[in-house]
Amino acid sequence: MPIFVDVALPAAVRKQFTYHVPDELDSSVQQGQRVWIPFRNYYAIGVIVNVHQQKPSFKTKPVRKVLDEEPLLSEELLDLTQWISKFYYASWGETIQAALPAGLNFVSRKYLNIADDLNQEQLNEDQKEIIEDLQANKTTLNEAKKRWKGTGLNKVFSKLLKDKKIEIWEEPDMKVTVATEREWIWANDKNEEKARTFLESEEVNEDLKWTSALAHIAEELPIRQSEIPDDSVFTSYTLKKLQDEGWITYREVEKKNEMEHLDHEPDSIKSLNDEQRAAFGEINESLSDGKFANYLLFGITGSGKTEVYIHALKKVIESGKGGIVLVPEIALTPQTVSRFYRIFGDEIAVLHSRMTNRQRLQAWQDLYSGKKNIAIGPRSAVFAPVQNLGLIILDEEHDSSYKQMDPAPRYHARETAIMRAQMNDAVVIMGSATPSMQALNMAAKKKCTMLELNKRHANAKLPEVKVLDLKQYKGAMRGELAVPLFMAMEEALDKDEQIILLYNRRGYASYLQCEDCGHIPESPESSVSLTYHKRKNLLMDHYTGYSRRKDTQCENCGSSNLTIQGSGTQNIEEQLDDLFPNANVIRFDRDSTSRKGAHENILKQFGEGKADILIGTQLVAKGLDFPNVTVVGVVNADTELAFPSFQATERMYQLLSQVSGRSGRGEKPGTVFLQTRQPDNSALIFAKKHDHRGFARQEMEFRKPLYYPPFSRLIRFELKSTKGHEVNMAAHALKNSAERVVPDIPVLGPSPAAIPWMNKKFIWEVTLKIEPERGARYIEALVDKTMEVYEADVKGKFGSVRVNVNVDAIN
Ligand SMILES: Nc1ncnc2c1ncn2[C@@H]1O[C@H](COP(=O)(O)OP(=O)(O)OP(=O)(O)O)[C@@H](O)[C@H]1O
Ligand SMILES: [Zn+2]
Repeated sequence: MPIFVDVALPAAVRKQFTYHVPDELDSSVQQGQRVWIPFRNYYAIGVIVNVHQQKPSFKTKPVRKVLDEEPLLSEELLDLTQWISKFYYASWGETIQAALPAGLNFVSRKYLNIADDLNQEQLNEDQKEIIEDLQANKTTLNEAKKRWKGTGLNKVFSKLLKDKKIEIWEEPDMKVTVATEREWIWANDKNEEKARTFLESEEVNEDLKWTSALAHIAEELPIRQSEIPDDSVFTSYTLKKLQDEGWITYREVEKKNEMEHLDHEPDSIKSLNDEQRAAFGEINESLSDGKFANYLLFGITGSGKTEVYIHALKKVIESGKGGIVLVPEIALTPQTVSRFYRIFGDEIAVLHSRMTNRQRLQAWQDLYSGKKNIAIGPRSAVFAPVQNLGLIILDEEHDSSYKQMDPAPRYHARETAIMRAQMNDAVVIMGSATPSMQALNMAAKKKCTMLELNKRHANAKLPEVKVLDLKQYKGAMRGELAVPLFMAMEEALDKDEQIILLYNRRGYASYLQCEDCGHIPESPESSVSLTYHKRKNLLMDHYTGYSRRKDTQCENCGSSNLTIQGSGTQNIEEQLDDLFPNANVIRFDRDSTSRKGAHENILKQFGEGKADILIGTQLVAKGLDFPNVTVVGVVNADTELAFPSFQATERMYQLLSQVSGRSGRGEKPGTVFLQTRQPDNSALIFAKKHDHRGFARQEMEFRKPLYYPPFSRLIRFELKSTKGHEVNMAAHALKNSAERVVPDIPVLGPSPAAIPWMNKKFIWEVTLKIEPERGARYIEALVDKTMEVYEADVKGKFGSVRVNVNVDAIN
């Protein structure tokens, strides 16, 4: 019986390709293994997603080689990635690629091979020269192209390729590098004894720096660079000198795992307080049942959600299962990791983007082999190959980093986690102090069980929140700080307490705001803030495409005192140096944290009290636990509100509550100052009262009649092109096609995107609002049909336009 395999390729094509398995290959091919297959005019790497015996109607080509002994993806992960490829409309291969660590990916290099059936006798001189060269040296396609470019052999080479006398051969390129450091060791013939003898001999001058370094280092060798103490004895000078004098030398060794220096004290697990125990009790029952369950752990900031996660994980590990802890990427600091590490030690594999490919591959293998049972990581850790999965924790469930924007698959880790847990009879805990409307809606519909933690541990109080109306402080500002915030900061500094300042800016979206009443113009069509487009001097709604000339008078109060806000950088750091000359200020944002390890360092310094003021963007709002922080200030709360998204108010509320939650976590009470020109905005009013329920109720009432999520699901078609007029026409055509495919569904747009021009491409959008209950099969069919009709409509006219599909689009 011939065996066939369906293979998924990591390309945007949403179909699989069928090959037969030739007899000479091991017939025990399995789903989830990678294979080399002939594809177009070369060989490609793909993953077997199905093994069967149904002969297709076309003539199949043979699999050339099976690359893995064991499947890389379990059946469970194959099912999950297939579901994602339908629900989020991506190719299965792309999704599998996202689920595997880079080292095991489809990264490959194209090499050249001489065809088996080539008859060397019939070659002319030029052809022979090329063939012999290729036979002598293993050559990549690119190298070959370079080699013969501009020479008379270039054409001959192309012809040989075209006639398949030379084949293109793709090999996996395991781009796995090892992170190394120096380890100092004795030079060849030297050792400690010889050093002693030398140091005791008469001719040695003990006052020399390098001899005293030798005395010290003699006891330490071998010693790693990272273990060398920072002191005056060991400097780059003395080390170099010792090397020059022939005493020591070094070798490159693999860096140690970054967790090795963390404490592991399994007994330090905290006993739960009453509220925590009640919440854990329910979760524990589901864990014992071994059935799917979904919990929303709604606990105010500092209420100890992490302690509940730890107890649940412990239970899972003790019952011989494994768990995944998802955290927002930026929260993946040693502070978070060390809390889990302390209890679980080597059971934990950390996965994050700052790791090298080699480290990520190692972590992946440790989980795959069952050597470790807990994965901690951001969004993509939802694919971690944890064996016998019992629990998935989604900390800060509302965080927007759980949604992948680009490239495909544009999945959301929350929905993916729920699906994966269902497939495994596992339990999900979604934790947040400010649950998303989606999660609250699930709770309302009994699709998850809400558990509450309403008290801070040890009765620490939530901070007092003061709203500062910037309109009233026009004459009383210190730089960008209104006087009451400035004074509170001075006072805190006097008492050696610490301060966090948030200056949130969203680089691109400018908006118009009335200086007198604080009003920000909204779209009459979608209730979303209008974005200011400088080039055309327009206010624009990027959902519906509505636009108008920039207002000259405030539509709310008639004032002509309108200013453009939201762009331009604040040089607040310099201001702070002037305002508080004796304070130590550190900055924490993407610019200051792009260097590897930099952000750990910043937080460590702040935690150790080496800085008094931490300023930063959204990053400072998340998960930090510094008991000495008593003042938190938000420089301009309105920038978040003006963001052109139906979720702007929710985002603002979340941000304000999260950042407020950083204050007063210890014994000292905290205060929060929110600077705004819209003191009556509901997000502020509810944030001031720490009333998430009240906020959510109002937000739902706003969204329901407008049919925004969670009352609908948004499917967004994003059209991109370097040619502005083509993308514009294509977007109109797509809207038209969509309206014919789904006449009963609202189609928004076409409109330029919130960021209408990026990477030299114009971006337009068309958005469908579908019923929230619709599943993967419906979405796939709907988008397939829309694309099919669109392509038939435009008949290849807009060749430059690429269409991406983003399901559950959020900004
Ligand atoms: N049962 C407990 N026993 C001792 N200390 C506790 C307990 N629960 C919480 N704490 C302490 O209270 C502080 C806040 O807890 P934790 O960081 O877990 O809260 P959280 O709900 O995760 O906070 P956030 O949402 O603000 O990040 C921590 O320092 C934690 O160690
Ligand atoms: Zn006004």
